[in-house]
Amino acid sequence: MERILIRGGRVIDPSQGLDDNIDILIEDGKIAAYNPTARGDERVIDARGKIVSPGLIDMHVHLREPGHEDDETIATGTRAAVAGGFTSIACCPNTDPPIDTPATVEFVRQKAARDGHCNVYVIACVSKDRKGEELAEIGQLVAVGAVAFSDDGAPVYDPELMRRAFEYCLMFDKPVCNHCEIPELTRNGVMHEGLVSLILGLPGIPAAAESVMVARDIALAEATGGRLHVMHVSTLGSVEAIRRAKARGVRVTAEVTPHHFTLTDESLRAFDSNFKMNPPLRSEEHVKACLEGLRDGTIDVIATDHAPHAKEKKMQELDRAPFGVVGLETALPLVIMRLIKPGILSWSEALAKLTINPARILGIPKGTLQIGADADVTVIDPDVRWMVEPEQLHSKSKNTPFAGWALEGRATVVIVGGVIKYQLGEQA
Ligand SMILES: NC(=O)N[C@@H](CC(=O)O)C(=O)O
Ligand SMILES: [Zn+2]
Ligand SMILES: [Zn+2]
Repeated sequence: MERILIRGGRVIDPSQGLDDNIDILIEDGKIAAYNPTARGDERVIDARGKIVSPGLIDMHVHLREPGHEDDETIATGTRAAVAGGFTSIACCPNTDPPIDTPATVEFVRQKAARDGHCNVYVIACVSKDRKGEELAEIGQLVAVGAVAFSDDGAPVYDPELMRRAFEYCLMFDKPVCNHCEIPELTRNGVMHEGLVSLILGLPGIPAAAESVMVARDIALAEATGGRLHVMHVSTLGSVEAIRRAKARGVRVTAEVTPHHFTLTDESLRAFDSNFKMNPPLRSEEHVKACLEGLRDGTIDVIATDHAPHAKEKKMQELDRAPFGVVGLETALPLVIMRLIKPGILSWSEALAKLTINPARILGIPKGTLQIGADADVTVIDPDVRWMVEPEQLHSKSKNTPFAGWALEGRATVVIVGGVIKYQLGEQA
């Protein structure tokens, strides 16, 4: 295996409170030494003017395999991941069939080990067939490597099932990741319910549809001692409820997506289905609340909810097009432009939400550059400018709401297990 020396970069590793100019040596797939004496046979990566971070982790990705390979595959999705700077991702089980049995978990893990460009961790279903009726075999799924449980795409609707999911997952110290949505409040909705939906005459999805279930889940997590992870938080009410719950010691963590902290419901004026996702883009006050939640630590994680959908599906009328947008390849620049450069988060705070925090929630030995750790490293050029051209994205689907945007910042070198898996400007 090649020895790699990352030289001259500003190394920021929130897991160790590290922010310093350090040269890093990679040997045998591991972080081997800081500031080593070079032997001369290393492959040198010039990181001057760059940030060197633990490999980024995205704990909310839809890889679509098995069953929806027209939207994405493990190969294309993990390729998009490394192009976006991610070295580990956790994939959601709303596939066809859903990932609700040990055999399906193993299928995804084996396929990812074979065609994957990055580490893939599997989130398995809470309920059998994602039907929300009967718990999946949580223990067996943990035994084959499931890192968390979710029926994402849909909420765990039945509070009794949710309560038992907390209790079971607690035995294995796994989080229940819920897509919080009260379906009776969102029926037919295509966008956030508010002034813009009123003006456009489009059916709305009220903020309460999310916040009410967040409140329920917090109460159930508190009652059981279970671990709740709130996926794609988008409302002020959710942020406030999570903040209060954390203050009382409830075991709750949460994530926000780049599109929810960057865009508002005003985008829907274009009637473009690339702005249609669930939960929907919210109004300014909700975006501000999400930013404040990121700033004060209420929100632990930035996750993309990368949700690829093939063109022919997204090209339908707004009410028929599926919910979801791709996000792996635009997340890092949006974090840099919207959170770091305006001073909402420091580099270290932002990178924590993309590295060690998701690693701790999932209980995976990642997100650190400690000596001896797996050599998953992302080298970031914080200032490189580039334009989002959907056809250039590595993801099989091109449903980005950021088409034509001029972005700043990008991963330039991405190393997974000591192997260079992506280099900006080089073809795969
Ligand atoms: N976020 C979305 O709008 N869509 C996701 C499902 C989900 O995350 O709820 C999908 O799988 O397409
Ligand atoms: Zn969801
Ligand atoms: Zn999702």
